[in-house]
Amino acid sequence: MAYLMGLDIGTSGIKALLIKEDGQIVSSQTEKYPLHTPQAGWAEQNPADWWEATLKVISSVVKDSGVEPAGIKGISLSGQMHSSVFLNKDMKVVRPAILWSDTRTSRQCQQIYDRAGGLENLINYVSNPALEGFTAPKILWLKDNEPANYQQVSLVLLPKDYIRYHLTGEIFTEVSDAAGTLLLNVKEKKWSAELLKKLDISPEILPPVIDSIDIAGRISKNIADKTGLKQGTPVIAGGADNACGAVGSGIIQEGRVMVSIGTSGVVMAQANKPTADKQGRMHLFNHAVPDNWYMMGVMLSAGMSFNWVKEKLFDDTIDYDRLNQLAAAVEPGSDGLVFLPYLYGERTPHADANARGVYFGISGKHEQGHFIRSVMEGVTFGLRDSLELIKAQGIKTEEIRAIGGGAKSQLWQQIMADIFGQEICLLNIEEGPAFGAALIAGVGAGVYDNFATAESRIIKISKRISPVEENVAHYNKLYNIYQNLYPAVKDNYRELSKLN
Ligand SMILES: Nc1ncnc2c1ncn2[C@@H]1O[C@H](COP(=O)(O)OP(=O)(O)O)[C@@H](O)[C@H]1O
Ligand SMILES: O=C(CO)[C@@H](O)[C@H](O)COP(=O)(O)O
Repeated sequence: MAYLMGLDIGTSGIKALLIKEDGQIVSSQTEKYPLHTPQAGWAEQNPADWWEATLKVISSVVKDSGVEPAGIKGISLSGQMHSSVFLNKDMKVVRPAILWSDTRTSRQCQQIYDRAGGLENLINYVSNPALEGFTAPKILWLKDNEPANYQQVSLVLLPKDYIRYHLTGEIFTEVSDAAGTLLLNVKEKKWSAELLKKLDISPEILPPVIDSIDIAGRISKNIADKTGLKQGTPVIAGGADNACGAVGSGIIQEGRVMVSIGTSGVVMAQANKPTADKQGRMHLFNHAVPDNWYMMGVMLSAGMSFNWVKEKLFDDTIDYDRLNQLAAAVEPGSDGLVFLPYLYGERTPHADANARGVYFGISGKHEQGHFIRSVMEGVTFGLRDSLELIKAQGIKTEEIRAIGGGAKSQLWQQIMADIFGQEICLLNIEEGPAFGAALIAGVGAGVYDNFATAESRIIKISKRISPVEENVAHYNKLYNIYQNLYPAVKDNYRELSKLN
């Protein structure tokens, strides 16, 4: 029996997972690292922290599992998307990495539209809109604001590609993460020479792009000595965390949709063709499954909104179970209390860094439970926005698979079924992107013939939740009101941002 290792370089920490080829989890270790916010709206991490944590988790998985290192047939990596690691000619970091959740680059996004010749042209080049979180505006920000640092940059890597470089000594990125830089021609799987020229970014600072299942290098002697892995173990390129999450949830054929309530909220659907949303409301990225794509909507504050209630409205003195109990005691629709979940701006469907949260319809009858439940409902309305946009692109959404921390709540599962008006499926495996990375390692190392073989053998639906008709009808009415609220307050967000 072969063993496979998946690493997920997340925002809050790194997870290393060792599985048997039949999908059984053998060992799982996580190690947290800090996130720095030197200014409001900024989010940075020190790549050295990722690397230190990587060595720790790999060593402890190898040790804890007791598996013979030669039995580990492949390793692969998943990583937070878009975050930029700036390296000099000696492969040393020039400054801390600027993360996906950092919103300092609004001016550079505008520059990108201006230089590309507008949204339509930009979408023709790279299939996506310019959003603050993406990599290209971060490169331009560095050029505009830290020219001395920019002068030193000879390579820009994404987090998991930086870690893979340390494991193997080889420099690569792969299609699914490259797609999130806003510099990849997503249709043709190569850097967009046209856009790079218009943005005056040298192609020299970008790594070569390979497929997610390609072998990107092998574990070096030095790393083998440090971790207990076998020298020469193949390291497969891997993927963006959402692509890996999709693989780990069996989203490998059109018709299947992944809805994730983690810190952020994600709705993504496999797409056989690279057809971008002309209005740029949805992301179109390359999948880890070769020559496939996915369309995705991202909410910045999904579980984060729920945690905001927990920490700020309840002083963090309450646990998730009690919050769920209080919310469950309230009728669907929260007696007319509607929440807009834009605590830190929003990406989909309103690309608006200035947007903020709203409780609408507060009345004297509303109690604590209403304020909790309406957050769960508001987040789910936001997810429905993405689902509707995916459907409007003609992509099939026959089976919705829910994952992430929020999907652990039975109440939230039912709210999703009722607001989407569709059955929700839960899965037997809840290991997230690290599990998808391990499957990618398996396909890349030849342990599985392809993703379909791995998926049919390992990933099963464990539970189905059906919508309640009466609730669906009520939520449809509330969804109309929810959708009307953002346009009604939009202009005030800009004004408000000038005061803060
Ligand atoms: N029992 C629960 N009920 C409702 N929400 C939950 C529960 N457990 C976790 N969550 C939500 O899930 C989020 C964490 O999900 P997770 O998938 O671990 O996210 P991430 O990988 O982004 O850290 C938290 O922000 C929290 O709001
Ligand atoms: O920006 C995106 C996708 O476009 C985010 O989904 C990040 O990739 C999330 O990272 P984690 O919160 O899962 O670490």
